[in-house]
Amino acid sequence: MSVIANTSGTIAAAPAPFPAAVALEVRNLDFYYGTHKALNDISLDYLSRRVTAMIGPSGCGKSTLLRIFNRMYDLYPGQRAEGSVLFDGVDILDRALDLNMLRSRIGMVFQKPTPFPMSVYDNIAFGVRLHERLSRAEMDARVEDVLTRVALWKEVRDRLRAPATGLSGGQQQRLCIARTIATKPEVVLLDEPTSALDPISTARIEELLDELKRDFTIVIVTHNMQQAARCADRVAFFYLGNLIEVDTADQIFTNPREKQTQDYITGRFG
Ligand SMILES: Nc1ncnc2c1ncn2[C@@H]1O[C@H](COP(=O)(O)OP(=O)(O)OP(=O)(O)O)[C@@H](O)[C@H]1O
Repeated sequence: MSVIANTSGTIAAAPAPFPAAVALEVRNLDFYYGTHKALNDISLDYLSRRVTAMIGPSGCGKSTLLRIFNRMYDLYPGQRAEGSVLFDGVDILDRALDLNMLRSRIGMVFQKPTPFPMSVYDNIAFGVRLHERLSRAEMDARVEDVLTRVALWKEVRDRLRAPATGLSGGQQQRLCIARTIATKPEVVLLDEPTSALDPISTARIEELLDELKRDFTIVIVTHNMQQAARCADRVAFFYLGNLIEVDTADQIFTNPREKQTQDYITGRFG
């Protein structure tokens, strides 16, 4: 289930399980911003080492759900979740949960690239140091490994000590993905990760998702239906805080069961 670390501390591909195990099990989940109920009785399984896309019109609750998975809402008083989200047999809504540990196992990439104001190297090493004690050589290997995996190594190997903020937007976003996978999470959450990027950078991130799902469970929120169709194994359609249907990408985009899904994917609303 977890990513396998080999002796040099790099991340190695492990065979994908078949049939897919469930990485996150959402059951009867409600979410409130104060008195406003933003999610209604959501129950949904996210399959291990698959890409699940969450789609739906603005305000339907996609980002709210994504942020529950690493307890972002804990930062804001008045926001609360009810129900359960099982991850490795543990309910991540449990108040006693170690949030640092949770966030190292369920990593998040945001809409706008958010590199730390430090060097390219330290952007990756910073999070790793919080969780592991690696020798200098092991850390160098980890940095090279994750930068290679996001297809950034060749572009930045001569500027590892330069500020990450000097990279292009697309490079910064790939660095943020590298930073997220460097702590070897099991799940990677991406909230509209390409909406601020040009088409070439977008295509590179989409290719990357296909590569990363060999080792990680991916959950992506996107407004771009072509992107969902290209990248996702499964697609969940949300409307007004409700999960309308979830199925294979093929089924959702060619033969959805629900009329609301049909209306949305054919552009009749949203
Ligand atoms: N901080 C907040 N305080 C109060 N209500 C909020 C807050 N954030 C979101 N909401 C409300 O919760 C509902 C779901 O919002 P959410 O951002 O999850 O939707 P979304 O599907 O991700 O939308 P978008 O595609 O526009 O990002 C909306 O009605 C929104 O107005």
